[in-house]
Amino acid sequence: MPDFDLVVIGAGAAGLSVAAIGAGLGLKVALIERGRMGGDCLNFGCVPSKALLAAAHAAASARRAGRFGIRLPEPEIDWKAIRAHVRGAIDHIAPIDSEARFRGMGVEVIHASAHFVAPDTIEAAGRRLSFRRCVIAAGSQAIVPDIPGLGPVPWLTNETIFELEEPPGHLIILGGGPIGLEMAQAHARLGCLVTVIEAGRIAGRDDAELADGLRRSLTADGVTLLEGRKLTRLAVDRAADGGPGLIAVLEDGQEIGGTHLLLAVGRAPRLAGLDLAAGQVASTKLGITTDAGLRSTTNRRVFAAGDIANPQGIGPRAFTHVASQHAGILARRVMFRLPAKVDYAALPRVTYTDPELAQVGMTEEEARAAGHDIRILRFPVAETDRAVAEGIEAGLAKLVVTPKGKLLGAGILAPHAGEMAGTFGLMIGRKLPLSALAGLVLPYPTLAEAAKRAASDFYTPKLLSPLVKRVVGLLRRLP
Ligand SMILES: Cc1cc2nc3c(=O)[nH]c(=O)nc-3n(C[C@H](O)[C@H](O)[C@H](O)COP(=O)(O)OP(=O)(O)OC[C@H]3O[C@@H](n4cnc5c(N)ncnc54)[C@H](O)[C@@H]3O)c2cc1C
Ligand SMILES: NC(=O)c1ccc[n+]([C@@H]2O[C@H](COP(=O)([O-])OP(=O)(O)OC[C@H]3O[C@@H](n4cnc5c(N)ncnc54)[C@H](O)[C@@H]3O)[C@@H](O)[C@H]2O)c1
Repeated sequence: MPDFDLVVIGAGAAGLSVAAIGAGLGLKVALIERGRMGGDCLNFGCVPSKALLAAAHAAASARRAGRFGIRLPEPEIDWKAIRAHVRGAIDHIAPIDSEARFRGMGVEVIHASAHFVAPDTIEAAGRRLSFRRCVIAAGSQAIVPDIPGLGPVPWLTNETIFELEEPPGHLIILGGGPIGLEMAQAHARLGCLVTVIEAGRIAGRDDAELADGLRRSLTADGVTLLEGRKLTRLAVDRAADGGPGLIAVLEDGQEIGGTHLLLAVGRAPRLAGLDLAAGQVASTKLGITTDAGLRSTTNRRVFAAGDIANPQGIGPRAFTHVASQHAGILARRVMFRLPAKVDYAALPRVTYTDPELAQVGMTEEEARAAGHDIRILRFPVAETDRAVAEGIEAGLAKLVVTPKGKLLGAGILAPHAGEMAGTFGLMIGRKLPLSALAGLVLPYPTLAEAAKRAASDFYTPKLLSPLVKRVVGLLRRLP
């Protein structure tokens, strides 16, 4: 008999969910974590970033209050108190992910680095653990690019930026994806100078029109966005106050002096140290190669979940809600031995800036590239009554539909847009017709009405057609 029914490597969003489901179903489970319980999302990702953004948005609200007739002085930024708020958010959630809670569920939690020693055996803390099934949920880490001068220049990643004792004077951020943009706005609103150097365009995976609106908002916050620009070299320098600093030299020779550098150029799977060869587990630089049901293509006992999983032909996705989705798939496959596959057609993604950028399904660019015949429906968020009441001037709801009204993708740039993404996910996931959104009775006044108004536009020309007018004319004559 193997020592464990299930060995899980990594106690982040994916590993914790898999271990909890396994233990709940009565399996003998070992959970191995070498760092902090809760992984990136709790300790270095979603939670601290959203907590920092909340503080930043509060500062921005105070600055904007004048438009409502409430005049406040420029907010005083108490960095120590902000750090305590961020820490407090982590500490509040930590018990849910804690060793004590998992031990209480019957999971054996082992604090050590795990590696394979055989296709059915893991070694951790000097123990050899044989298993029936193993789930690798070791996550991902910030990519450290090969840039001349990076060695001597101190740099930050998501694992260190939330630990700064003092606010950065001038934060240079390499990469304008979700991490770069969220951190750019958070720090700019908290009084730091911020420059983002992005090789392509910001929010490159999101709809270009929605990214345009976000660009305007970030620029209004004082963020300098350098897009389509390449960083060629870094050098150590003194900051204006004599403290440590750096110079970033761009391809065109422009030099930018800063105090801190944040690397946000993407994620790499944490494969090092797992000794996957000993486990006969295939991988590439994108992660553990699995089938669409997250099973290793080379070792039937092994599965992958979360950021480290690279389902063949589909690719990895680094979101906490994907980690939860993976856990559900593994519950079906590993525990109930039922078929289940990843499907990202209705996967929501949200960048939690203000306004938030939420996207589900295909962007216009992706739909065109896939050869779909599409219609684009738009409605400006500022034209909803709620936006008028709240002084919201930016934002756009944008739907990508087929000529027959099938929703292929939806995006919205608006405050709290993430709260609307679920509706789009339901529409696309359940293949609901666009009429379901157009006919939805929404509470008034809400910003979500922008998406409904965009959907309604699809039907307006049909409603006003000569045929409909004739039918109404005939019906008028009826008693
Ligand atoms: C700044 C930032 C903000 C983010 N914001 C959001 C957001 O708002 N919404 C969202 O959906 N997603 C967000 N994400 C992404 C999200 O954090 C990840 O997708 C999620 O944490 C992945 O979970 P995971 O379980 O796959 O990996 P992780 O959380 O990284 O957990 C893996 C764990 O495995 C451990 N481990 C690794 N190797 C070994 C080993 N050999 N032995 C033992 N233990 C090992 C690690 O220590 C780690 O704790 C954000 C990420 C970052 C960096
Ligand atoms: N709100 C959220 O859900 C959230 C927040 C943060 C992170 N995440 C997850 O974490 C992942 C990683 O985030 P990320 O922002 O680090 O990566 P990313 O891959 O999404 O974006 C990285 C950006 O860096 C740019 N880039 C790459 N190399 C560069 C270079 N040398 N110079 C300048 N620019 C360069 C790319 O063009 C890209 O725009 C996200 O894709 C997402 O899955 C999610």
